[in-house]
Amino acid sequence: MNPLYTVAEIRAVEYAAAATLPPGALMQRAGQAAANAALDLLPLSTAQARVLVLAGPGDNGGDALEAAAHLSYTGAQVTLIHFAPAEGRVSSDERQAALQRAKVSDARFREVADASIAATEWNLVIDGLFGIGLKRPLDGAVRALVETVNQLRCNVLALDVPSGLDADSGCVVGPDGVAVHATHTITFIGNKPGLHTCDGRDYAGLVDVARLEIDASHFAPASLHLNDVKFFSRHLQARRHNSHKGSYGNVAVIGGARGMSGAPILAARTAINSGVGRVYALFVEDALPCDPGQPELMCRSAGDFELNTATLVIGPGLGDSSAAHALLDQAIASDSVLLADADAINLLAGDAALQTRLAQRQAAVVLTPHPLEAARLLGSSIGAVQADRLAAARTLAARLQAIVVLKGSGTVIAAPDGKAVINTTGNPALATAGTGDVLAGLCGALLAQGWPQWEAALAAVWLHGMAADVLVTEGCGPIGLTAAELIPAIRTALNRMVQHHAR
Ligand SMILES: NC(=O)C1=CN([C@@H]2O[C@H](COP(=O)(O)OP(=O)(O)OC[C@H]3O[C@@H](n4cnc5c(N)ncnc54)[C@H](O)[C@@H]3O)[C@@H](O)[C@H]2O)[C@@H](O)CC1
Ligand SMILES: Nc1ncnc2c1ncn2[C@@H]1O[C@H](COP(=O)(O)OP(=O)(O)O)[C@@H](O)[C@H]1O
Ligand SMILES: [K+]
Repeated sequence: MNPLYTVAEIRAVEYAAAATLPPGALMQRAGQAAANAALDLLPLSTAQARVLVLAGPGDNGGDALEAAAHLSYTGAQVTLIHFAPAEGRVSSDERQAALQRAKVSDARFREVADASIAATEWNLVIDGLFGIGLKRPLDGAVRALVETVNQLRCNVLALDVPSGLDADSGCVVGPDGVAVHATHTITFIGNKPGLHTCDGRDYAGLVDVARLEIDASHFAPASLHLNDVKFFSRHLQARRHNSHKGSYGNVAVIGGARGMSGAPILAARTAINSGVGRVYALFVEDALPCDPGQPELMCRSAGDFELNTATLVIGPGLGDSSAAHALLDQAIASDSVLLADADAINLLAGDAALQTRLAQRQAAVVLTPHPLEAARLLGSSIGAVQADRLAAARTLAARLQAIVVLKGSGTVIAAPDGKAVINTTGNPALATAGTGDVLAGLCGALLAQGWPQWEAALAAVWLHGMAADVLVTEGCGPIGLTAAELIPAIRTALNRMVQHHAR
């Protein structure tokens, strides 16, 4: 189910598979798959189509040369910009064979410095500059070429990985780096995490995988996957007629320092709209008497609440007062399932003893940090977290013995045993205040209804992103979507999923 592989894992598969195949077979298959993907993006009358193929100095360039030869045989007008290996470096045999094939085809080789690239109406650009062998930021003529290509308005098909993007982390390589902005990526052998998180979604576009007919026996079991409804669908339950509010759990959202009462309200509203039997909004100071927009919520002062009677969602707007710290301490000491978000994570970051007690809890724990909160917990920086989101999420999950949801584009969900998932739903409409509170309320709601913590986290991020995707298709975003608008969309998405999947 949608496995993802690191560069090291892909290299191992390639090595093992190549040993069982004729020389050059994998590059030829990659080139053919690339040409097929290109044809899907070209007008039906291929003979009219102008295709610009960029072939780099390594084997990614070899794939591009193979693709260029195939495309020129279909009648497309192929222009090739070819970078030979740097001095002192030799081409692989299969790359040399691919170069020969391109040379005897009708593809036209052209010098890089040709300023007319920008002036030509291309139907498609194929990016075969660098793949998983990228070692340093793009510079010189290659950088200038990529900047030119990024100004074009046509489709751009990246081979394996958009050049300039790190296939493991999804970061553009280099502090001031550039990468190809592809509309489509055909990636070889297996899917790669960097195409789906951090900068990956912006640069890779639509991702398709060409396995190159490699036998399944060469692939080790993956510890990383793309999120998939199949991972959690068996927990979607149809409601029994003979049930009552006590059948669907209690959620208590703890937060709401002065001036921040909206955050727990958003989380609590999400919880009640996601099926929880009873929802409490608990305030660390100045409890609202009620929420007129959602009078079903029970608004109370947090100090008066018996914490063992509900699934706890602690953190939205909690603040950093000593009262907030004491509440977090009591929540960790309770027997309740616990979701820690926002200020609860910030308070944890400043208290190593509390972290130790959190890790020793018997009841389930889910943490939902955004990158800055994760950085505080790790004692690092946002840059360091984003440079390796998977490592950050896995490190925190292992250290805190909790499910960690590292939010952002391509949210990473990690478990203490190292398994991890990258979410595929969601979009930048979510980049607005309060959407994290909604996610916390949704995940808390699933936990309160008896979902195990791993599946609750996977389902919550999936539904939260799906709701945003639906709203964007309806024109309610990405600009100007508000967090509260997500709540009814989540309710609809959850009910549809139950109708579709539950027995
Ligand atoms: N060998 C094979 O049989 C197969 C190769 N494949 C392709 O081969 C690619 C990997 O090939 P390579 O290992 O040759 O790696 P790449 O083609 O990604 O690039 C490596 C080359 O570029 C140089 N280089 C790296 N970063 C640079 C930079 N910023 N500026 C200038 N030069 C730079 C390296 O020194 C090396 O010469 C995959 O991504 C995939 O596209 C796949 O098609 C699978 C089959
Ligand atoms: N560009 C984006 N693409 C996809 N999801 C995003 C994007 N920006 C934010 N999100 C999601 O929106 C939510 C924001 O949470 P958070 O940063 O805690 O916001 P807040 O604290 O204001 O509620 C997270 O679920 C995050 O993954
Ligand atoms: K590439």
